[in-house]
Amino acid sequence: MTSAAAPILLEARGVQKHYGKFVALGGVDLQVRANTVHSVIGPNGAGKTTLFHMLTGNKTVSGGKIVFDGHDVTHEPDHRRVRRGMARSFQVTSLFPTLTVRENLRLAAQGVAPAGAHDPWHPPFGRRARAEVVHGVLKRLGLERLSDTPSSNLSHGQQRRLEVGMALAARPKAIFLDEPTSGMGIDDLDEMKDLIQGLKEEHTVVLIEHNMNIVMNISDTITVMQQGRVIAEGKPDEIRSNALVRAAYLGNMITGGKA
Ligand SMILES: Nc1ncnc2c1ncn2[C@@H]1O[C@H](COP(=O)(O)OP(=O)(O)OP(=O)(O)O)[C@@H](O)[C@H]1O
Repeated sequence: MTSAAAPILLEARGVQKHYGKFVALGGVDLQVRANTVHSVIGPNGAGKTTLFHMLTGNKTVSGGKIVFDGHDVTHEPDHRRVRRGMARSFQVTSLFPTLTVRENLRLAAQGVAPAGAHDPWHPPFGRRARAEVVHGVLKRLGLERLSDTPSSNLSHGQQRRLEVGMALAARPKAIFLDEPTSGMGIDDLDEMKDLIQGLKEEHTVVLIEHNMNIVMNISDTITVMQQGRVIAEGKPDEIRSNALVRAAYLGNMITGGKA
């Protein structure tokens, strides 16, 4: 299925966020199609993280509407949205350092189990099913070999992948990644890139990322924000050649090295 034909899983309509008189989001429209990687980019302070907060229910909207998987979730708290199938990647600080990689993932899988068992959107999720999920996530992360290693002994890049895995263990429909490559050395970038790209087989990925090479490489759709508004949306090639986007980025940083 091409991304253009895929159904819309997540939609924001005119989403606003005001902090007092300051307009952090001035009416953002966004349509994220299922099983795609949809990146949100823009200069510092453009409102990307604020938009994530609105989509995941981490903070309340000042206006507009958010629809996820056919449901109006605009005023639902974040834990309700988690049950509907949204997951945000964990921060390194939320890994349990003394627990092994597998134990971390097992806990993350358990986090949704009680809800999942009673939830019409999820099939029952027992111990065996959880073990299978953990096994599948370990494989996807490429961390099978390190499954019995305490997470504190992992390299920074491996820890960042495990954070993504913690979100995956909840078997989300949509996974939100906020700068998953930040602080990463060049050696780890390719593995993270491959991991994110592979996620769309089973999930929908909403990504905030400053590394333009990665964004241009793996995104099906890119939304460009500036000062709380969307200034462009399209496929990587369209974004690369968009004059407004080039101006917003003050030059050719957006081309990812290709003029
Ligand atoms: N709690 C808050 N109170 C007031 N202003 C805020 C608050 N949170 C964010 N802002 C402002 O909203 C604007 C958008 O911030 P946001 O973090 O969403 O930008 P961003 O695009 O994610 O930036 P970056 O790429 O630097 O992470 C910024 O000007 C920021 O200072």
